[in-house]
Amino acid sequence: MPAPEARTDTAARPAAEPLVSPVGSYNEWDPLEEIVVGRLDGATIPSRHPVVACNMPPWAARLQGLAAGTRYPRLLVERARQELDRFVALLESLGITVRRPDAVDHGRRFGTPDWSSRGFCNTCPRDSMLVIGDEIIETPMAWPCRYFETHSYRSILKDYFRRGARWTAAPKPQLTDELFDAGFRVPKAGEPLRYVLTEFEPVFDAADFVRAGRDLFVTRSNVTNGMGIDWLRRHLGPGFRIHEIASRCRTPMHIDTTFVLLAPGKVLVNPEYIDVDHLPDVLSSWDVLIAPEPDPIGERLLRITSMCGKWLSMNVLMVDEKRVIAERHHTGMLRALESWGFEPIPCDLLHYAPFGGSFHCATLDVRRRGTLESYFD
Ligand SMILES: NC(=[NH2+])NCCC[C@H](N)C(=O)O
Repeated sequence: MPAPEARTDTAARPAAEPLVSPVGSYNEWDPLEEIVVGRLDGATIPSRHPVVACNMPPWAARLQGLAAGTRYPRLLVERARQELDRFVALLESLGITVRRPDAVDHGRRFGTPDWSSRGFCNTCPRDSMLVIGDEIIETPMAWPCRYFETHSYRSILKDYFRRGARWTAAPKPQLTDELFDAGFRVPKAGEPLRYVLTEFEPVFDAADFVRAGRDLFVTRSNVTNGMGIDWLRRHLGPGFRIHEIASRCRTPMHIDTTFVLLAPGKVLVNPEYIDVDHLPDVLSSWDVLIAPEPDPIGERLLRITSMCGKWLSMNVLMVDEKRVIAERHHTGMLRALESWGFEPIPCDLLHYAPFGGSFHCATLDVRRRGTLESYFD
């Protein structure tokens, strides 16, 4: 094959305009300008795997395994879609630019030299991508069925990169058996917490982290191990601090129903999972707001199909330091937010729970108007 001809045209490439990254978000509360919202198309029940099964009751794990590879029931998808469409319309009515991933056939089997899987969905961009300033980091997810989930966002990621964003992928994990504790079982009440993950390789979901400028907070979980936290800490470097938050949840996955940053100096905590007397010292000057008991979910089908616990009432999305999109059903949370000086914007997304979460889960805030600050003494 002859060597490609060297470019001989003498036309100097025009001086490139300085790129201004369309991605810029350092915290959970600056005024929101652009956001990615997941989608429900093709949602497929994941293949059986211990890292998936450990988040649900044994009977549900057995059913999930039997149904692996089949589409989510249309009834569940359509009710969630109606709410999701109204949520997107609300965001756009607030002047926020909304981007959506490509539709994907989640029923296709895929794999690596070590395993194969089917399923899931791209409903929760919060889980697979972490935005730190102008950088989007694809995170090394521990669920095999989520291994290529960010591919449905590549049109968006390439657009952001072309326009000046920094785009990084953490080391793709192998997800071989060595990463998972074969003897794992969910700890019973009163037993010491343990995790399904070993320290074989770094894995973490983006949703186990929340950002407060130069300080991030993380929970160890069944999708985030210590090596994953260390990888991010080293990647971000000395300009950032990552503080671990101890959660008492016996099936921990994702921090955004446990410890939710609302505004500078104000954090919402889950009284069931968090021991408020043992928070990191750095929070000593912050107001620690105790989440009220969620309003009961009457729909039995929703209760049994939810992938999440009852605390999705905390899974709110800050529009700015005051306005917050929160679940209309959870009136106790709406009243509490008002009492704390916030302006809740009620919206419906209750039926998104079977697909992984609520407002914070379903979104990735890629641009907020603000700069890198430190909010702690
Ligand atoms: N970013 C997310 N998908 N968060 C969902 C949090 C679900 C959490 N494990 C719960 O059971 O409440």
